[in-house]
Amino acid sequence: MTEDPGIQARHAAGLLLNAALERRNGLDEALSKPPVSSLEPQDRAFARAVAMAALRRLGEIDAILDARLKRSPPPAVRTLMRTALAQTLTLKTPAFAAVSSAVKLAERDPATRPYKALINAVLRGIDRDGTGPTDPVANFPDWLTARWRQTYGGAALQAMARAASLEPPTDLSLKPGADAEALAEVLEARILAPDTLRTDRRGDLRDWTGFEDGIWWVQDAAAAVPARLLQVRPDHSVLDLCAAPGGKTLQLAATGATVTALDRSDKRLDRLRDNLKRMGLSAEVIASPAEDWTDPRQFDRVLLDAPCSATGTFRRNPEALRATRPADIGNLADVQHRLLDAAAARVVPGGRLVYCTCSLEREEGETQVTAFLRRNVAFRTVPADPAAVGAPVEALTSEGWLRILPGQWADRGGLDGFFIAALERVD
Ligand SMILES: C[S@@+](CC[C@H](N)C(=O)[O-])C[C@H]1O[C@@H](n2cnc3c(N)ncnc32)[C@H](O)[C@@H]1O
Repeated sequence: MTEDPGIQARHAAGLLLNAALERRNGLDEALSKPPVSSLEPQDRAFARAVAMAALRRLGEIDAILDARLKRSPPPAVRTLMRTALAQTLTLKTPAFAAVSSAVKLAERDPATRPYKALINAVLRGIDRDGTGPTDPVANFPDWLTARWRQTYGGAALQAMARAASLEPPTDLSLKPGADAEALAEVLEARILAPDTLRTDRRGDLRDWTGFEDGIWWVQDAAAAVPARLLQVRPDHSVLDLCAAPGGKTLQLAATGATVTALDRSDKRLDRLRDNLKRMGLSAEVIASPAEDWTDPRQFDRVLLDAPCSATGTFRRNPEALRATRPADIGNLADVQHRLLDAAAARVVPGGRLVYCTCSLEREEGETQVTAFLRRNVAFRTVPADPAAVGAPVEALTSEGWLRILPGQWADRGGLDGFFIAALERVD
């Protein structure tokens, strides 16, 4: 069937949105399978942008729709309205184009055909009258809103919600020796830290200056902080215990230290190997669960960037919030507990361990490290200096750890949420 590519792309956007809402990694899986994978690259990119825009503002979009609907329509009808509103609210698609595409899509399917007039009336009504006031906090699932309000307070929650509704900039970590000022000019970027640039550019970054030459890699400004806290010197041996896809391994290898990068997923390590190659950096790469690795070596520096709920990455992965269930947090905390003990056993006396997660949940951060320090008396906290490691000053906790929230650095475009603690083995 030959069909307008714009219609196919919007249909794909609905598939992507629902895949993201149904299951963890659903969006990525749906992107790599037909019919989405068989779209032309620009249509696929548009479909993804629409799905991401809908995910970012789902609570607001549903509130706007519900204010005009007498009863909830079938899910397929809601999907068409959600993706149409995402286009007009965020992507600035003209309303006539978004509405007429939604109506055409409704016509294709016997399940949605009877609702064509409703879709048309609701969407045109919103275009005519405006959306009315909306609250970005509605974009968070209720159980996370309740948690975060209690943990961080109302003002921080609002700041996080504002950050969540915006498409984030792209941050680039620079290889040592790169000319930050010259690159910043070409890439229309600002210099956030001596080795981090931030740009609002969009599009395929493989075409950007410096990609092919291995001068930079993509890494959120917050994700670049843990490796800096390790304070690696060229004569150090360093173990990156959950390394793939390797953003932090690249930072560690770029110091000139001898780096071992381990991860349980060989498939994800392939991306790390590709990244090392592109950047012209080297590390020993090992595929193994950290707990089962029988190699007896200990290291001067150990990084544990543990698997986590990833709730702090909602700016880039809004689907992470939908896919996470309350029970996941306890299960992940058990894994982190085991990995922290495995990591501690790898640190030489006098050496340093940095533990981090891109989660906003205390169970995966503060509570984890408090319990670790209780059962590992040979370790103590090395208080962080946020300014020295490119973190917001307000991220510093009374214990000397960093709790980076996505609403911080709002004037600079925000950053991902992270918990980071530097620990030293004293004997
Ligand atoms: C947060 S990601 C790491 C991101 C990486 N440090 C970076 O900067 O690109 C967590 C990683 O832990 C790995 N992982 C999960 N359980 C593990 C285990 N028991 N042993 C080793 N790696 C594990 C996952 O495969 C995943 O790649």
